[in-house]
Amino acid sequence: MTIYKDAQTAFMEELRCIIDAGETIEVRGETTRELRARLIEISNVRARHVIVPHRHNNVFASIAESMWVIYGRNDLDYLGAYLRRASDFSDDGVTWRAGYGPRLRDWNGVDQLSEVVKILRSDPASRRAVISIYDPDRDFVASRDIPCNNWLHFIVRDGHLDLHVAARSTDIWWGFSGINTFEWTLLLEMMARWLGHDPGRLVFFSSSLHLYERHFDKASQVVLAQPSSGELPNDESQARFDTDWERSSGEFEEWMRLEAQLRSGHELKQLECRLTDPLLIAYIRMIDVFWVAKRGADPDLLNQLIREVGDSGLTAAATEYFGRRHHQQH
Ligand SMILES: O=c1ccn([C@H]2C[C@H](O)[C@@H](COP(=O)(O)O)O2)c(=O)[nH]1
Repeated sequence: MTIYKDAQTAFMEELRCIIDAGETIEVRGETTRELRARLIEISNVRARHVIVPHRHNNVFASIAESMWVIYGRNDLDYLGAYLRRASDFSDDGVTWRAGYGPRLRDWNGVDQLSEVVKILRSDPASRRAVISIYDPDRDFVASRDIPCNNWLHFIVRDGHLDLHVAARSTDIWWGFSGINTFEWTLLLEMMARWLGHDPGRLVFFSSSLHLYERHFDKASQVVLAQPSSGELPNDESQARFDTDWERSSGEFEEWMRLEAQLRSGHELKQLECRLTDPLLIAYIRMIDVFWVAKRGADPDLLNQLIREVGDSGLTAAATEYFGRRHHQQH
């Protein structure tokens, strides 16, 4: 297993390994470089931002998709507004058939997050707090969307909650760095709060970790760019998730209500915001920034809204996103 302190270092170093040692494999006519059976630890799960030149990460899409998954949704009306490629992975143009949300929150009526909370509250040393995502009943089919992340295991050791994830297939460029490390570190931070433990480490197993040929040039630039992760925001200046399990569904519902309002043309300052969770407040402010920018705000207002998010990691990620767009336009 290779141990990394944060998601960004994991992305850059694994990318370097793929470029140096990946095997060339063709899948459905696309050339990839692949490493198999990769085991990756991210030690500080709050350091989930990937702010690397040439990667062009969209932090707004990472937030929107992670909240969508953890709340239990799979509709494209929402996701497609943040992720342009979302419809490419849909069979019906309406949902993601294999979206993780409903599988996590409503697997034939079972809320797997709730079950994990119950198991680890009653027996903190338990080895049984498992979540299944892959479903043999539904997934041996021809589809644009077969779940890539298949199994999650929460385990409490030394007062810390760890999350072990097993994935069959991971695109290091869009999947690993764009969403998978973000969503699972976020879920781990939330679950740790619900159980009253400190968040421990994310351990991510990928059976096939790969890079598509269309990303080869950009990937070579990324590994040469060498951003210092010492410049990443420190933990203390970042908003934390701080809501009990019992109150979380109400907070999530309020967040989803506000998101729908922002998507339909309102601005956050016009709305009554009943959120109390510091991290969810920071995230909804980011969604506000996204829509205000999309509708053509002046740069001073945008900078002010970005500062008001009040989280150094999010501010850095948003600033990089808009700075890069500015460079591209000029
Ligand atoms: O959460 C996800 C979902 C998809 N993928 C990538 C992995 C593959 O490159 C592609 C799916 O292709 P198949 O493995 O199903 O062929 O999407 C991820 O990395 N993470």
